[in-house]
Amino acid sequence: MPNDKDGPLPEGWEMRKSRSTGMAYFLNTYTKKSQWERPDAPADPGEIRCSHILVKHAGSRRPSSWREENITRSKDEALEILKGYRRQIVAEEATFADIAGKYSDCSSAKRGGDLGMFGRGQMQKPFEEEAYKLKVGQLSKPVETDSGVHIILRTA
Ligand SMILES: O=C(O)CN(Cc1ccccc1)C(=O)c1nc(-c2ccccc2)[nH]c1C(=O)O
Repeated sequence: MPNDKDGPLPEGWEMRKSRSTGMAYFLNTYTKKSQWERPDAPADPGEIRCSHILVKHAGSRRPSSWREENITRSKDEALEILKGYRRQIVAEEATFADIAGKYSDCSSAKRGGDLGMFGRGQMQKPFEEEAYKLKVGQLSKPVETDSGVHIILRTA
């Protein structure tokens, strides 16, 4: 987003007024560097943090998990189950972490689905693409990878 004069400043930047000239300048509160030009919005955040709920199915690369030794549900069934979880979370009938902790077929279930911080090139491509589209706090639509079907919550 080239110098969008009205758009929000990128994370960590503040607009200040020069005491001597009254002119606006921009301060990067992380690096403490200041500049006259409005900073461009970053094309892409470096690392992000997400939690996810994975529902595996018979076509998953490893159709087994801490919950179920031999997973035989179909992909369609897995999608329906996952959409049910998504509805419960959106309706605030349960928290993402509770559902993940009880039902996710990923080992991250033990951490409420938290995957920690990751950068591009670390996760399966469909997962990464969907995760990097999310704003912090946003919940993805169902995403299919070789591991199964997921919903992703971006947390940082
Ligand atoms: O795909 C496979 O051949 C086996 N995997 C990969 C895996 C297995 C254990 C730990 C992490 C990843 C999984 O099926 C898997 N993928 C994930 C996964 C996929 C996308 C994002 C985050 C985790 N979790 C699991 C898991 O069992 O716990």
